[in-house]
Amino acid sequence: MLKTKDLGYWYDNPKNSLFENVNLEFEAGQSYAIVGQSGSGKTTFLSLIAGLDKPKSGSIEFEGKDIGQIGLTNYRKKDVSIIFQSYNLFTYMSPLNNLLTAMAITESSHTGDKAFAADMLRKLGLTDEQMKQNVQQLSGGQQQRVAIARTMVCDARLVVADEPTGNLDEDNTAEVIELFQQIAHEQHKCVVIVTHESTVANACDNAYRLEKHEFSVI
Ligand SMILES: Nc1ncnc2c1ncn2[C@@H]1O[C@H](COP(=O)(O)OP(=O)(O)OP(=O)(O)O)[C@@H](O)[C@H]1O
Repeated sequence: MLKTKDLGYWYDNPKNSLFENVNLEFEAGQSYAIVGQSGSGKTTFLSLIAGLDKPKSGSIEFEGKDIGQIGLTNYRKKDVSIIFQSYNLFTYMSPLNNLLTAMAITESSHTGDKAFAADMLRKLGLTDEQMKQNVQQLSGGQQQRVAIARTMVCDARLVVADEPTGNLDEDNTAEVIELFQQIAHEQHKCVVIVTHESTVANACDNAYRLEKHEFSVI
């Protein structure tokens, strides 16, 4: 589904590249963890495959097409869902309206289908009352489940997550990992997760380590 071709990136000086000549493949129906020391460039890599920034060298192909050709704005809207450690929900809205808004913005095939959105939130453990409250009244684990539900009601087939369990306790982490596995295996999407946590990396179908400017399979 997604391929990096001789991908390279640096911030200020080409001599200080974070990584170069990276050739990795990510398939639909699979989950991938990316681990590595702090500052090694994991988030940078994720932002490149999410179309938030442009490669300094090489390219990224999504379903056989250079994402630059798809157009990064179009790619981010249609093909990618992003989940952050800090949830990034519309804080002035209810969970239900967060989902309905995301569906409308991304022109999801389920746009306007309130019952579908409510059903997804119910499946992820929210009560009918909670889904209509302001999201800020929910716990961290519940807010992250809303962010994940948002991904599940949108059509984007690449799901990227940056430290999605960073603010969660053990139980919520286990539940969130299980949801990512469902997204990969049941929705047949490709899930790429940057994580510090070995439990998350071990639970994913595949894991890469970014170390000394290179990716290796672990
Ligand atoms: N906008 C920026 N401008 C300049 N340097 C940056 C910028 N963003 C990140 N960096 C630097 O690039 C390197 C890689 O950062 P990145 O956030 O990708 O690493 P990371 O592996 O995700 O780290 P962490 O695990 O701590 O989140 C770091 O040394 C960081 O200071």
